[in-house]
Amino acid sequence: MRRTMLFLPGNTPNMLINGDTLGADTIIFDLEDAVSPDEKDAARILVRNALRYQSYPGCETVVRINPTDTAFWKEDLKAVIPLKPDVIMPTKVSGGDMIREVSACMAEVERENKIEEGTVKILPLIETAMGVEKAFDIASADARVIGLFLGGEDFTADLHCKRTKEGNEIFYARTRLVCAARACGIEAYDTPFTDVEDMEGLEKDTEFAKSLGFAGKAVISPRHVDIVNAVFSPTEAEIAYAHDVMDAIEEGKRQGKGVISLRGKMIDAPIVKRASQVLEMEKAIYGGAQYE
Ligand SMILES: CC(=O)SCCNC(=O)CCNC(=O)[C@H](O)C(C)(C)COP(=O)(O)OP(=O)(O)OC[C@H]1O[C@@H](n2cnc3c(N)ncnc32)[C@H](O)[C@@H]1OP(=O)(O)O
Ligand SMILES: O=C([O-])CC(=O)C(=O)O
Ligand SMILES: [Mg+2]
Repeated sequence: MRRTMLFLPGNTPNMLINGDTLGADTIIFDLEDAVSPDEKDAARILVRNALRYQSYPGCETVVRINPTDTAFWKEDLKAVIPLKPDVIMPTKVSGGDMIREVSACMAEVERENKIEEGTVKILPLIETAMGVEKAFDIASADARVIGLFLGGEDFTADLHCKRTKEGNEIFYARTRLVCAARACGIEAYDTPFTDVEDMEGLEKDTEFAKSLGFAGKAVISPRHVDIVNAVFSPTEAEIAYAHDVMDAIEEGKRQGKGVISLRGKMIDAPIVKRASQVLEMEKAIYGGAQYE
């Protein structure tokens, strides 16, 4: 479950220390664009120490590394892989070859540190026109890939267009990423909403991303966590309905029927599939059935 993925700039110790207390499902230690080139070495050491000396219970840890056309990315991997973050986020990913190159380097560091090969997963950040066009190639490049992540700021810079709150300019990229990810049995995660003060805009943007099939969204501020978590959690009514669907389908089975009706609406296999997704989320959030 990755409803919210909070960015923590790698060169800000106070943010790194409190990462797990801010309510996000995932925290992303950033070594890339939130860190200026002359602070890369310091950030790498800070993130390494955070992973070594802090524990982040209940939070998935991701490290965002520098692009493969820079001098930094291999140093990033050598510094953090020995501390076994859950996931590495390669940046400016433009095709499957780049993922295989990163995965091979990760395997080397894992072997050197006696970590089982494949332990650390990959969540590619897709933020170029080429990356969006190659989304399926990237999603299917390596068994480590657990999802696709959209970076709307760099993507629109690459398109030579403005990034707006309405987001028409990223609509194609959003739907393409969701479809490519789901075709490979993994999830897509949406770009952050960058206006820290605009809670109404955040909620609208998050609702829209969810309606397209995204499983979660990045946030850059702890103030955005509650709203994004709420949007990506099923409501009480949705959970209650999912339980009713399951009860109705059981009753249908007893009567030897594959399709039945509940409150005047047809219930068949895809509706049962969606209900079971809601119940899985209920279990992940509440640790079991919350409403019966
Ligand atoms: C396009 C991209 O690449 S996005 C990914 C890279 N960008 C980032 O990682 C940016 C992360 N976010 C930030 O650095 C900041 O939130 C900013 C610069 C956007 C806004 O900063 P501020 O105006 O200081 O935010 P704000 O006033 O809401 O901060 C309130 C508190 O939350 C903390 N906080 C703010 N953002 C974060 C964060 N991402 N993670 C953890 N703590 C944070 C602040 O340190 C502050 O703590 P304090 O009260 O103990 O001093
Ligand atoms: O990772 C993100 O969500 C933000 C990012 O780099 C971008 O939008 O370019
Ligand atoms: Mg970017």
